[in-house]
Amino acid sequence: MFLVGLTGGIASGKSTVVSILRELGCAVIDADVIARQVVHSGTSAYVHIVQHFGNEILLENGELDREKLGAIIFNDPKKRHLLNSLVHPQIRRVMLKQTLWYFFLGYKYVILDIPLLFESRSMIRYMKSTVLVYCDPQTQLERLIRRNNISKQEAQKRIAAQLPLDSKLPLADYVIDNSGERETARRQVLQLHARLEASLGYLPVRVAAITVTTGLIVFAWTLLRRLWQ
Ligand SMILES: Nc1ncnc2c1ncn2[C@@H]1O[C@H](COP(=O)(O)OP(=O)(O)OP(=O)(O)O)[C@@H](O)[C@H]1O
Repeated sequence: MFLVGLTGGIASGKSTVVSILRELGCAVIDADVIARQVVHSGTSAYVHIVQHFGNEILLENGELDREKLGAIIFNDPKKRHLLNSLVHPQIRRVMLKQTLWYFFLGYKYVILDIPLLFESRSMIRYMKSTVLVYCDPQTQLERLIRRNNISKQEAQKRIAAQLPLDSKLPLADYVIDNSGERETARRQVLQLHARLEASLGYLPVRVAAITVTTGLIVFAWTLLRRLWQ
C-alpha cells in the first residue's frame, strides 16, 4: 500500500475531485471530517480544548463554536499552536486507524484529503505522492464568493490565510487544473486514477506484510508442535 496526499486551496475543487475518485472506487480519507469528529462534545480533545479556551467557545448545545474558535486562533499564533497540539495527534490517530482498515481490505493505495498538507508539512513525509487541485486565483475567488455567499473582501481574507495556490504548484507531483469545466477536471482525474492503478508502489509494503504474517504463522506452528511433543 502507499499513501497519496490530495490538497489544494479553499474552494479550489478538492471535494469535487474526491467525489469522482470515490465514484471510481478509491479509498479516500477526509481530514476535515475527522477534524470535526475528534472535537465532538465528550471526546478527550474536546475536554482539553474547553479546559484551555473556556466555556465561552461553546455553543448552546454544548458543541464547540468552530467559528469563534477559528476567529480566536486566526490572530494568535500561540493559541493556534496550542489548539493544533490538542487536535492534530487525535486526527493522525484516526487517520492511521482508517488507513490500516483500508490496508486490511486490500486497497493498493489510500488518498488522504488534507487541505493544509503543504502548510503544515508534518504529513508530507508519509506520502508517496502528492496531488494539487489547482484553479486560477480569479476563478477561486469567484467560486468561493458564490458558494459561501460572502463578500469579496471576506473571500480575499480567507484565501490570504493559506499559501497561494501558485506557490503550491512546484510542490506537487500531480496537478489537477480545475480552472475550467467540470468535464475537463474529470478527464484529468481519470488520467490520475489510471496512473495510480498502474503503480507498483504498493508492492514493498504488501510483500513486507506477507513476509511478517508468514513468519508469525511459522513461528506459532513451530511453537505449538514443540509443546505437543
Ligand atoms: N469545474 C468547476 N466548474 C464550476 N464550478 C465548480 C467546479 N469545480 C468546483 N466547482 C464549485 O466550486 C465550489 C468549490 O468547490 P469544492 O467545494 O469542490 O472545493 P473545495 O476545495 O473542496 O473547497 P473547501 O476546501 O473550501 O471546502 C463548489 O461550489 C463547487 O460546486
